Amino acid sequence: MKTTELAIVGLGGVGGYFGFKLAQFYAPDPAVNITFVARGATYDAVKEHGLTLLSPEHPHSVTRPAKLVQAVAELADVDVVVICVKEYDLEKICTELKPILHDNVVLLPLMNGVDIYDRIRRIIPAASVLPACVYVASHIKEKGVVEHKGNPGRIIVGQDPQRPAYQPQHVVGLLADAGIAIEYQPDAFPAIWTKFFFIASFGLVSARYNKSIGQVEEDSSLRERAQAIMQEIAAIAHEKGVVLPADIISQTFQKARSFPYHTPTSLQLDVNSNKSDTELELFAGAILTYGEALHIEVKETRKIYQEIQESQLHKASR
Ligand SMILES: NC(=O)C1=CN([C@@H]2O[C@H](COP(=O)(O)OP(=O)(O)OC[C@H]3O[C@@H](n4cnc5c(N)ncnc54)[C@H](OP(=O)(O)O)[C@@H]3O)[C@@H](O)[C@H]2O)C=CC1
Ligand SMILES: CC(C)(CO)C(=O)C(=O)O
Repeated sequence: MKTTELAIVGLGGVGGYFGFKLAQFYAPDPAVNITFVARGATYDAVKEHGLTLLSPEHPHSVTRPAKLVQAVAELADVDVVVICVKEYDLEKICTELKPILHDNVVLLPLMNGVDIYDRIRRIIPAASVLPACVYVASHIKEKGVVEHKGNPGRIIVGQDPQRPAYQPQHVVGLLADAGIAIEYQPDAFPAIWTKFFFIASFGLVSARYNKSIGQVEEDSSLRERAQAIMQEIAAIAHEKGVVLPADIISQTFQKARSFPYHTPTSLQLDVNSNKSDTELELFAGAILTYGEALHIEVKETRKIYQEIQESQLHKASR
């Protein structure tokens, strides 16, 4: 039987957590080869020390993949590519991937955002692309070291709407066998929108005030801001024909309570560490774009977007 070549692109919070599990589980198995794609200081750290995952789930916290490369162009004969980069790196990765992919490759983006599938498809028309969403609270502690807290990570993955004949059971099985909680839903878009509902609202408020999910949830004025953003997303989803549960707002606050109190959002960490790139566009930018296209007023999102941009400019000018 041919060895399955599976690559993880990006060893940050998400890629470090899921990549660790895959590399550790498949290390002794000749049927599956795991390759990590990491760049710069992350590549150097993992090459020298292996990938470290600090998580209550893994007492043996260092692993090494079968292969470690510095660029997707170095991936030879890859069968499955798990894309774990921030949205601002997505187009570059897809452009680099395109020439090396064969038609039967499966791409699995583990990212936030409701337009990831379309953005990959715009660049890569062949291959199967599995729409997915991911829940995990894990972040880069230092290059090559990822820290995970709270509940085990969880993935919901669906069928490729453009290739319904391809059934992703093999890929789902590969991840599930490695102990990853992964659920297959033929149509993953409601789950992707449900995640967006949570992360866009809590992400924007947590980033604006540099408050954790628990702090946003317990403060009535911050809850109100999150709720106003949720109402705007609900109006957009409704107009787009995305069916969300009638009690999505209360479900979302309940979901927030399932995270440890001090869990930060990834947007909060990026905005407040003064990174030059953040996923502000993935969350607020997308809501503003949909609002404009669908003639839906998104006042609260616009306001918080401007506030975050102003505070970024203010910090940059100091
Ligand atoms: N962290 C979390 O808890 C969660 C995050 N998400 C979502 O998942 C996605 C990934 O987030 P997250 O893992 O936190 O992001 P991180 O910034 O932690 O990690 C992304 C990694 O991708 C690497 N990368 C980018 N471009 C390349 C490239 N060309 N070659 C090799 N490596 C590359 C970055 O390298 P470098 O370090 O050099 O920049 C970085 O290590 C985002 O959409 C996020 O919103 C979803 C759920 C939870
Ligand atoms: C809130 C969390 C950790 C949930 O998965 C997340 O998605 C993010 O911070 O981007």
